[in-house]
Amino acid sequence: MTPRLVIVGPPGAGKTVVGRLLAERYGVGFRDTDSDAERLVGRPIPEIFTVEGESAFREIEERAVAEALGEHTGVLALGGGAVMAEGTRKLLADRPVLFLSVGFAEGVRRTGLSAPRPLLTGVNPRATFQALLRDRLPLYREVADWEVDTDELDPETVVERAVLRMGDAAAGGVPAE
Ligand SMILES: Nc1ncnc2c1ncn2[C@@H]1O[C@H](COP(=O)(O)OP(=O)(O)O)[C@@H](O)[C@H]1O
Ligand SMILES: O=C(O)C1=C[C@@H](OP(=O)(O)O)[C@@H](O)[C@H](O)C1
Ligand SMILES: [Mg+2]
Repeated sequence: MTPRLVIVGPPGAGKTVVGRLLAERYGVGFRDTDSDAERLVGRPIPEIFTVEGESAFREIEERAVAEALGEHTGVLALGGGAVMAEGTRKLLADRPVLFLSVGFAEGVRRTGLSAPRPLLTGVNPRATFQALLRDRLPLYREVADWEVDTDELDPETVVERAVLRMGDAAAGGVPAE
């Protein structure tokens, strides 16, 4: 069992919104590891960060990702930081992975550096976001088979662009390389 498609990228890239649309397009289920982590702990993500702390969240996230990769056959969106775990990157190596990218200004606009994303509510969320984009970019690229820059595209157009770029590989006809 393995997902038809896994989506990675920074917060605000549209993994959740576009992932849901892609799942509808392919007629398969959608799953998001952020929701899985919340279910495993029994709290929303901001509370996991404040009560359990970020490192506990990362452990739970790695487990949630491994479980979802083994169980889910549809489209799977990961949390933006999931690729920081080496074990997760290894698990992604032979799976079809789409990297949705977003630049700094548009990422800030979309997330509003808001409470639902606790990582981006610190003393200087803009600097945190900037550093996060820089540090993670090579990791997203390491695991990805395809990349779509979402900066100037609405979610529906991102879907069209992704479907074109991925071709049959994610449509279920031809196994991904
Ligand atoms: N291509 C896009 N254009 C405009 N707004 C977008 C786009 N993709 C996502 N959004 C909006 O940005 C916010 C974050 O999207 P979300 O799917 O939760 O991102 P992620 O899961 O990658 O953090 C949501 O309000 C969503 O509606
Ligand atoms: O980038 C990150 O480290 C995080 C991204 C969030 O998911 P989204 O990328 O879906 O916003 C969520 O997993 C958590 O707040 C941490
Ligand atoms: Mg998301």
